[in-house]
Amino acid sequence: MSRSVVVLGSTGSIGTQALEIMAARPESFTVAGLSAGGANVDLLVAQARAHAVPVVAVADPAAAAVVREALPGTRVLAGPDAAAELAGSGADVVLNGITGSVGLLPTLAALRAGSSLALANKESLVVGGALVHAAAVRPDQIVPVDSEHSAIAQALRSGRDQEVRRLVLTASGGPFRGWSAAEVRAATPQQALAHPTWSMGPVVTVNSASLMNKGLELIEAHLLFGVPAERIAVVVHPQSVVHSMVEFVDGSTIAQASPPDMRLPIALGLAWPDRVPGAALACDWSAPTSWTFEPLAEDVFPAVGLARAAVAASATHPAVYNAANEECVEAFLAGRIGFGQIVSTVDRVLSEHDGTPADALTLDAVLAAESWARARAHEVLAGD
Ligand SMILES: NC(=O)C1=CN([C@@H]2O[C@H](COP(=O)(O)OP(=O)(O)OC[C@H]3O[C@@H](n4cnc5c(N)ncnc54)[C@H](OP(=O)(O)O)[C@@H]3O)[C@@H](O)[C@H]2O)C=CC1
Ligand SMILES: CC(=O)[C@@H](O)[C@H](O)COP(=O)(O)O
Ligand SMILES: [Mn+2]
Repeated sequence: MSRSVVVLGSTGSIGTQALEIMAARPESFTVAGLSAGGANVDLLVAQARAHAVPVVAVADPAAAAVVREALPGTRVLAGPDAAAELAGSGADVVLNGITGSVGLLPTLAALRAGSSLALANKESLVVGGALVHAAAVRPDQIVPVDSEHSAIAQALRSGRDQEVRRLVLTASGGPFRGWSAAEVRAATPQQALAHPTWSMGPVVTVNSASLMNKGLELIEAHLLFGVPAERIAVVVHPQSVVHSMVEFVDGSTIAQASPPDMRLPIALGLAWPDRVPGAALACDWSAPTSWTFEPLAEDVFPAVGLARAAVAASATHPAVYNAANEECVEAFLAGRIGFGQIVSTVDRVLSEHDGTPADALTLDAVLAAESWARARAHEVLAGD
């Protein structure tokens, strides 16, 4: 049976790979809509033409006008709410491949409309927390696309909830694995963008280098699978072949392994619970290979510890953790701050946040915490 799919963030790393998967399988998927920010108009127009897409949403109104002129027969939604409007249009599947917590409202809209949400945009879950679950209208509506969480979802198929002892998230360790704290503090954008195993968009790549990505993923795993943060471990696995593991109460550990290629979890996210034959290559056992595992150097990379503290502190601390980081990453990539200021600023902003308890969490409280964190991060970076 063919599924209609809306792709949010279609011009990005996740979005372009999703469209490749669907283009190769027209009998299984129809592209029902595309959304992007508007920084890559030519690509967006080419995608809409290639997939004969009826609706395109563009955040930047000026870019939307260009798309409208190029695609006279296509409905074009424009402005900051366009992605959420498209996400709520009732497609079978909404793939959220937007980067940043701007993906929150589209995530909520997709869930409320009853679509299956293939979730790459981890920030929306981290920031929205229980509000995202509350927006779901049926069980198992959120299908993780993030490689670690896809791995855990696959491993959990083989056990019952009460049998799980721990989740074990793997981390590549990023480009600065083995560096001293002083070396990491002085790292340049070029160095931070050189991920050792994955080719991804710039924000998630910098987050991998600072280990903020693993902190976000710890919160994401806690929220997706309902496992307390204390029972989620992080282990460094530089080859990125074991994508995460579930440890069961009898001492058994089930790991999901495949070469680092996002087409596997993206395809599984689109077709869940089915697998997509030929989505990616399997491990090659004919050549000698080794997988290694080592503890995370938490003294050099405190980001995961900060994520644990954020989960424990209040329902809005995770939103602050993410929002302060987003501001710092933008400033770092623009050359305005040093790499070492990213995590130290997140730490400082978190420590100053008056959190909202879980039973008082509202969308307004989340959005207020986010905008406070963004403003406070700028003040801290400016020397206040
Ligand atoms: N890339 C990967 O392999 C992985 C990514 N993820 C997660 O997936 C998400 C996407 O990452 P990635 O693909 O690397 O990011 P990219 O930077 O490559 O792409 C981001 C996409 O979001 C779009 N976008 C930006 N702002 C808006 C907006 N306001 N409304 C609609 N679309 C917008 C961009 O459009 P444009 O630039 O054209 O304006 C672009 O299409 C992130 O949350 C990331 O953490 C998770 C695991 C792996
Ligand atoms: C591919 C993917 O899921 C990324 O989020 C990945 O996790 C980045 O790698 P590290 O954060 O482990 O370096
Ligand atoms: Mn990941």
